[in-house]
Amino acid sequence: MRISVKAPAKINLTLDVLGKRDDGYHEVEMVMTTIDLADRIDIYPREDDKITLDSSACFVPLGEKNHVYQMAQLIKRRLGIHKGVHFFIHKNIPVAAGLAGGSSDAAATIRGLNGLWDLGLSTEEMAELGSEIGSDVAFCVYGGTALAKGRGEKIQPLPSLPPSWVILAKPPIGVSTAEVYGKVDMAKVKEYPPMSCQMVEAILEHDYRKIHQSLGNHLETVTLSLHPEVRRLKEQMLRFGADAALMSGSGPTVFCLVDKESRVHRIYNGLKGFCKDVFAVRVLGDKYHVGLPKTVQK
Ligand SMILES: C[C@@](CO)(OP(=O)(O)O)[C@H](O)COP(=O)(O)OP(=O)(O)OC[C@H]1O[C@@H](n2ccc(N)nc2=O)[C@H](O)[C@@H]1O
Ligand SMILES: Nc1ncnc2c1ncn2[C@@H]1O[C@H](COP(=O)(O)OP(=O)(O)O)[C@@H](O)[C@H]1O
Repeated sequence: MRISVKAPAKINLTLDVLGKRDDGYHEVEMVMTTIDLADRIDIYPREDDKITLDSSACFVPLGEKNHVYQMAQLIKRRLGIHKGVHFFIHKNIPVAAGLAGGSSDAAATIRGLNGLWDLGLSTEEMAELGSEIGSDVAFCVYGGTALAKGRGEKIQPLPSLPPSWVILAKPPIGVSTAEVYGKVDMAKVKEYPPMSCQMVEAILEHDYRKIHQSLGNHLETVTLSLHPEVRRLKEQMLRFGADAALMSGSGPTVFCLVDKESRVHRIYNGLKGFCKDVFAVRVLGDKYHVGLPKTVQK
């Protein structure tokens, strides 16, 4: 038997850093949405009680450092499960890109094991357990569009965005989330307005123009100063016709939202001349408010 679970990437439509906390994390408000660029996790039961892992990508850790491994181990320990499992990660989401690839893989793991091992966990319970692996895992358990608060683990689902395309471009560098947060200057951040509240309004009003006007990311200036090529890519995106362009998460991926397919081709083709990793995908709708694996094959 094999269970296959889709693990979609996210983009940050907003990321407001509100302050530094005593536990070393930052208090944030973020509006995130899942997009149709996804890893696939195949899950196979094992005869023994081990956790093993393989991947189509050579640059993700295959042992205890992998978020999939960590998620499975946490479930086994916390719930006293003495069963084994093998994972194969089909990696499509660029790694260390600000797209939550590892977090989404962890979320897919808990959704998959919830089905395979008949754990009966609710979405809230999966999100709570997942957030012990990383701040973005709770959002990835819910999927769709949501406002995330706290260090990212408090999730309030929102309605879907108006149907639109997302064009993503990732320069050939990886970014450390911890390093970027570590370089945030709170005095400087206070000069930038928080955008999450306005973004929530724009989404509730289904106002595509206002969604564009509400895009914002407090981590962007940090990553842009560390990696000038991210700024250049953003400028290229605007030059090729994007209404607005923003970095996702801690970067380095930049994205734009596009509502007309004809413009998607122009921007995509233009960027392809500058950057190897360019993707044009759709924003996912409510169908990702799910707690179950996508397919079960015998
Ligand atoms: C920036 C964001 C935006 O969605 O995404 P990515 O760029 O990683 O995709 C997230 O806040 C990242 O979440 P995640 O990648 O799960 O980070 P974690 O593993 O929890 O934390 C990694 C490190 O980032 C810092 N960190 C993370 C979250 C937060 N609210 N404040 C922090 O200061 C901490 O130093 C922490 O040790
Ligand atoms: N399943 C996984 N997929 C991708 N990266 C993983 C995974 N498990 C652990 N990692 C590690 O997590 C770190 C962050 O990767 P990722 O989640 O892709 O980036 P981001 O947090 O920027 O969205 C990388 O250093 C990577 O080695």
